[in-house]
Amino acid sequence: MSDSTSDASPKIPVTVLTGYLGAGKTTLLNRILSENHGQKYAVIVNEFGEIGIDNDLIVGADEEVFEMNNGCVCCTVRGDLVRIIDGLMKRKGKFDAIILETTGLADPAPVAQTFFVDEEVSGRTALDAVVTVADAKYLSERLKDAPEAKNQIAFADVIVLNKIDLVSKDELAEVEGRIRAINPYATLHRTERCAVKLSDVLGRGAFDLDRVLDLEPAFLKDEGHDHHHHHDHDHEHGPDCGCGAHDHDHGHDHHHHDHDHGHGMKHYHDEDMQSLSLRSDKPLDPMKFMPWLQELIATDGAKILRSKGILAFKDDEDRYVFQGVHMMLEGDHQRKWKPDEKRESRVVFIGRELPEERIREGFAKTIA
Ligand SMILES: Nc1nc2c(ncn2[C@@H]2O[C@H](COP(=O)(O)OP(=O)(O)OP(=O)(O)O)[C@@H](O)[C@H]2O)c(=O)[nH]1
Repeated sequence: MSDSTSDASPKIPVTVLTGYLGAGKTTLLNRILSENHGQKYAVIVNEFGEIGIDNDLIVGADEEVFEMNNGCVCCTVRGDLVRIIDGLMKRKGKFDAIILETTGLADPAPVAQTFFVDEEVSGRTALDAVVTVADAKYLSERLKDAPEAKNQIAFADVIVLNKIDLVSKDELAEVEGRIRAINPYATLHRTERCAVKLSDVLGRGAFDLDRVLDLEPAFLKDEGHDHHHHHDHDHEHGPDCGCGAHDHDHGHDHHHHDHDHGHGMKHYHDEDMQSLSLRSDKPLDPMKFMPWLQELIATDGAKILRSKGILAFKDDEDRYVFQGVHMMLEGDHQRKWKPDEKRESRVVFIGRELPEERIREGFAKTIA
């Protein structure tokens, strides 16, 4: 692209916001955007599951939010990311920085890599920092069974150790020990509801290429689209890629596949992970929905890692939003439905071995 001003103008800083499912990425994003920062951010949200919900839960009315729901950014949709960023660059001057929220299942390495190996992107943007939100209550568990969680910690420049209200002092020390064993370098902030100063996470200039090259010598080689996979279905086709970042109705194999970038660290994707999206344009009955959800989470919470939804209840002028992480559930009225807004309920469950039929049937019964 020929843009005579691009060489002279400063590169736009990019913050990659990562962290496992339900750790608090959207909470942090909302905190950043609602502060009186005087900056204009472009926000790119990559979600796991075909129905975009996070996009709708981001507060800042001023910010432009770009959704990428077609797969996981670390794997199949790097092309989308490059296109979105190219598009943004054509409107340079309209914003000061880019914030990219990845799915909870993304490996941050290939995402970060995009900002170095793609010429168009690397000429115009500079990776400012990889900020990883860690769940003080569940991270220790996830480090045992989710390789993505470990890579997110390993690649972090800044770690926001969140939900400290849910753990004891000893548990906090334990999880911090585990984090430090993986990554002794990152700046670490202990938070409740991601309460950090903006300057702690943005404008850090913290991305440390040398350290990353130590972790992964092949980082600067453009092998991102050339992962080899130890399974035989075709992998390079968007949502049906088999990387796990697709909706429930696609087939999936039950194993991890690894992306070997030649040397160094392997990248894993959890292929057992499924997402199930439900919607209804008929209003729901809160007296049926909430007990059903509570019961489902109580019985299947170990399999359901994450649930969230925007609900339209009968005779209710407000949108109701609920969020679940394993068995912890929160919900509240969020705001009034706007006159031109479609009153539709959207619910997403993310987990392993989801009892799909039972969830679908249960949900259908909560329609008023
Ligand atoms: N108790 C407690 N809950 C929190 C804290 N921070 C966030 N939460 C809740 O945890 C849930 C998940 O938070 P999100 O910010 O949506 O997490 P996320 O990382 O964006 O989740 P995904 O989009 O699924 O990856 C929500 O119900 C939040 O209100 C905290 O410090 N303490």
